[in-house]
Amino acid sequence: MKSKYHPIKDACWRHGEKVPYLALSKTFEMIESTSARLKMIEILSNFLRSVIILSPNDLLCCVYLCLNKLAPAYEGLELGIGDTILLRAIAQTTGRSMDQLKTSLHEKGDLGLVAESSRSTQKTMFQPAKLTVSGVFSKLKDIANLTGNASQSKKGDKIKQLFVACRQSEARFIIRSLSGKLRIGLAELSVLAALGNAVYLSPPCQEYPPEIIDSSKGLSAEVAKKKMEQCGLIIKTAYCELPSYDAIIPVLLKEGVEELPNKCKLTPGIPLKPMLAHPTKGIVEVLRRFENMEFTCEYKYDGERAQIHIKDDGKICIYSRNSEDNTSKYPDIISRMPNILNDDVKSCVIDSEAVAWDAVNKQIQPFQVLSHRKRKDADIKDIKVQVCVYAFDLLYLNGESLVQQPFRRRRELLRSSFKETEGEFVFATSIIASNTEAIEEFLDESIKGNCEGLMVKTLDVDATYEIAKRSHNWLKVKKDYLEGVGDTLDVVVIGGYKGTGKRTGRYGGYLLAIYDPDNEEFQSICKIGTGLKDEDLEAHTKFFKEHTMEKPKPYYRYDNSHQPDEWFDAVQVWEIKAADLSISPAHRAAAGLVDPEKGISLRFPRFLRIRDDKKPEEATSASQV
Ligand SMILES: Nc1ncnc2c1ncn2[C@@H]1O[C@H](COP(=O)(O)OP(=O)(O)OP(=O)(O)O)[C@@H](O)[C@H]1O
Ligand SMILES: [Mg+2]
Ligand SMILES: [Mg+2]
Repeated sequence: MKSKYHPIKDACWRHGEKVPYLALSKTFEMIESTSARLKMIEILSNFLRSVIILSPNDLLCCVYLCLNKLAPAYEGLELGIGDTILLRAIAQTTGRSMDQLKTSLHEKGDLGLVAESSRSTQKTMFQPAKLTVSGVFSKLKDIANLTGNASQSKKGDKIKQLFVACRQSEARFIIRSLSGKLRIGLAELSVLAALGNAVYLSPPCQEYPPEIIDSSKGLSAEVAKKKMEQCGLIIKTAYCELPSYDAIIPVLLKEGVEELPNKCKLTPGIPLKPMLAHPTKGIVEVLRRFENMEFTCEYKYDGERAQIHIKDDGKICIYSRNSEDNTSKYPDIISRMPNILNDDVKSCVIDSEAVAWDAVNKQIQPFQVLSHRKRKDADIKDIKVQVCVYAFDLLYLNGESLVQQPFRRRRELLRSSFKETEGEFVFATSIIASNTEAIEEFLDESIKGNCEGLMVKTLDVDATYEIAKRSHNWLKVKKDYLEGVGDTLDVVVIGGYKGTGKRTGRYGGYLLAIYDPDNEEFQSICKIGTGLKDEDLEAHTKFFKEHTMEKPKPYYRYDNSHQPDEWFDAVQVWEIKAADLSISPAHRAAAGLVDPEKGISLRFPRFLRIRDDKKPEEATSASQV
């Protein structure tokens, strides 16, 4: 058919055909070469409109590939194939030597580009079948699903099959997808916005040929923009309650965007994105923000977020802050749940913090103790660190989502639906207070009780559960804020310095970075060295020895004066605390935001803990700093 619906020349396809992967890779190329977010959204939305009109069955895998995901987060299916395996596959299919490829990687700094340029010089005798989006997607899934002994070589074979069939820029994006990083600057929110635009402009569930190809025809740009945004918001809200494209896309296609709020609701068994809190400088700020509103202060427990789901069939699952499945980490919590429910509770979703508990002295233990628990497949008989669940919210009860209800109501239902048991399941300690003295006293008590400070929440006004948002309706007050620079930072370790003297043989210091999602890069923020305990140094050295790289990644920003002795892959997040921020000519954090050239650096950084529950891309962002 004539390319009326798709701007991507030489990658067109007909109604009912599978979407060629080339059409997607051309779209990626265009997105990669622009830095304007709105333009990216427009490019992607044009592509998605073609898919909706011509091949709606491929919409789901197109969306997944744009996000570089294979399945909802809680399924834990991820790619992230190491450079060496990818290089070897490229070498074997193109006949280039590993040394040549490594040199080329060093020049280009990107494995995708290396793969693409290696392809174009390569002649094959038989042209393999053209790649389709659905074909590539299912191969990627196969590769991610391979486990066990022989999996490395099987993975290599499958990668080679894909690679042989690549045309033009396809190799670039397939290799990047395999490595786990697409790096075209497309954030999930942009994908959701593009999907919103696309389903508004070219509504799904029409017969072919469609009657409406462009719903915005005849509307002013302003009205059209509003309508597109409305669609985007509906999709985003549905996605927050039910973060599964597997569930959302079919409804979009068969019933239209209007039906999403009715059909895609919070569902026990599928983790939703947790509500996050906003840091404050102290009680004065809390009182100012919540003037004339009734609010409650709760202890802020220092453990691990636990979203406890009970499904209709009685099955219990526990998810982390990150929507990862922690069910097998907490068999002890699972086994105690039946005794905690009141009779009328059939299904529910509880929001809580799991905290290490000292049963002898009947007190909360520090976070570090919790980190000694086995992270997966724990056996209830071997558990040494007891955990108490501090429940603070109820998001779903007996078939109904409560997220739109005010907190006062949710909390009432929480308290009337579950029974407390000391050391096992307890409601978060709270007060209703409105004057500084009372809150200060409560804050002191929380610290004495081994908590981190307070969470302050509105009860009636602006008191819905705001999914996945850093809401201003939950404020955190930590004791430390009153002293240091405010909240702790979560940073990524990108390099190490060899220790001297007593620290010979270990890394004595580390180069730390924050993450800038707009530019998709890690920006150095400080060095850390003093204050690390010997046992920490030992453990960090052991860990990072396994993650060294010959060269820094092309998306590390740092100054040569901080060149570490060894570069590390960005794999671990540390929570640190600093005494102060300063403008620095030699660090790159938030450069461009505060000063055109200079970045921000931290003074007197102190290591607090490893944050296993955060991915490197979830580190503190440039704008947060
Ligand atoms: N009473 C409570 N209400 C809500 N959250 C609580 C409560 N007690 C403890 N928490 C924990 O506090 C967390 C929010 O504050 P915290 O400073 O620990 O955030 P974080 O995980 O470091 O993330 P970030 O720094 O990105 O906000 C929640 O995610 C939850 O795990
Ligand atoms: Mg915490
Ligand atoms: Mg934090």
